[in-house]
Amino acid sequence: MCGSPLGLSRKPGIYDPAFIAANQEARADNLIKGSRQQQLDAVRGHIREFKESSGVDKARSGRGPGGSSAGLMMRCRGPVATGSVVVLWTANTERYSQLAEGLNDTADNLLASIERDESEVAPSTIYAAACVLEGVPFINGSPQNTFVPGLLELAVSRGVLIAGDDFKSGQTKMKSVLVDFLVGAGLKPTSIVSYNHLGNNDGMNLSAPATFRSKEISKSNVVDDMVASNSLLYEPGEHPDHVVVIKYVPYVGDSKRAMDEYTSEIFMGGRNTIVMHNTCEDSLLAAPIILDLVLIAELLTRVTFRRDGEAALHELHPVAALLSYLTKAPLVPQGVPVVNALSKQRAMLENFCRACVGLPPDSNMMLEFK
Ligand SMILES: O=P([O-])([O-])O[C@@H]1[C@@H](O)[C@H](O)[C@@H](O)[C@H](O)[C@@H]1O
Repeated sequence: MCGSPLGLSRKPGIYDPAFIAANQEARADNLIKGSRQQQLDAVRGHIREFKESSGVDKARSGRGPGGSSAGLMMRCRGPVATGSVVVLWTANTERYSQLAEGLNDTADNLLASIERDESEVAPSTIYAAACVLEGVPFINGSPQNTFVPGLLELAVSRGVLIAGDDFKSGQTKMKSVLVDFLVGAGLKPTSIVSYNHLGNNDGMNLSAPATFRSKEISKSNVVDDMVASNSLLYEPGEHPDHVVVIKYVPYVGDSKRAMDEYTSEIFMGGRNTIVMHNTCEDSLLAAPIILDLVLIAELLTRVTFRRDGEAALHELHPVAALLSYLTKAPLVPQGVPVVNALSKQRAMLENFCRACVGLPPDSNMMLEFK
């Protein structure tokens, strides 16, 4: 947590060298000490202090916009008089934590593991648990598996919004457009090779194999649903070769360089190769995504809806799949298909906002001109 004009002083944070690269040690200079339970309690205390000192999260006033369309009745509480608290993890990428029965498989087991100070409970999971216990939305902007099954159960049972994983800032955003286009156009991507180098602290932390692995996972699964959506191009289980490489080059600093090669099979056995080179400040791509995630997450906590046939208005599912547009590896409720194609993610969000003000979804048929 850092300083803010709302009255939050620079708070100490949780540091566990077992979860991030060894090269981060020198930066860990303002720490919450103690056991995991003490750390959890400290973060909960910080959240409460912040609510108190900033004055946010007090009254909600009046009814906001609402309406009905396409078999839905939506209501949006608000406007919010004083704002509310949303916590977003934009700290180091951690390595994946192990999943084990009795450790983090249920909400009760996770909380008991924190109490026993189990070493396999990651700092980000402690922050997320603290938020859920305080009824505060938590968004994971990094790729690791913060949302272990026990945390998911805790959030769902308490109805607290969670969202993630990993900001979709550059190369992956482009991929979620390009692969959708290629597959939709009947061109069959057979090899996708994505390389990027950067020299900021994110790059330095990712230079350790275990943290890189978390990033590799979040960057790799992004093409799966688009490939699976076209059974004419791909046999069941068939995938393009997909390789992701990240290198730390201190000299380039925050200026992220991404190089991609997409090779596709086309008509009559032909080959189509697209090569891209993109240079951009990593932080400047991420910052607006952070703002959008927080603002939209807060909005979602104010929306209630009911479908035709349902008796009462109810809140959205706590796992905020609507934020998929902004994340590399969208977290969705159990059993819900993951959508990675950027245009579909955007349409979902846009049509949701239209429904909130009583407009029908945009079908793009433009029948009025036909
Ligand atoms: O969004 P994107 O360009 O696909 O992915 C990026 C990674 O490849 C990069 O290594 C990391 O430092 C960036 O923060 C970002 O996550």
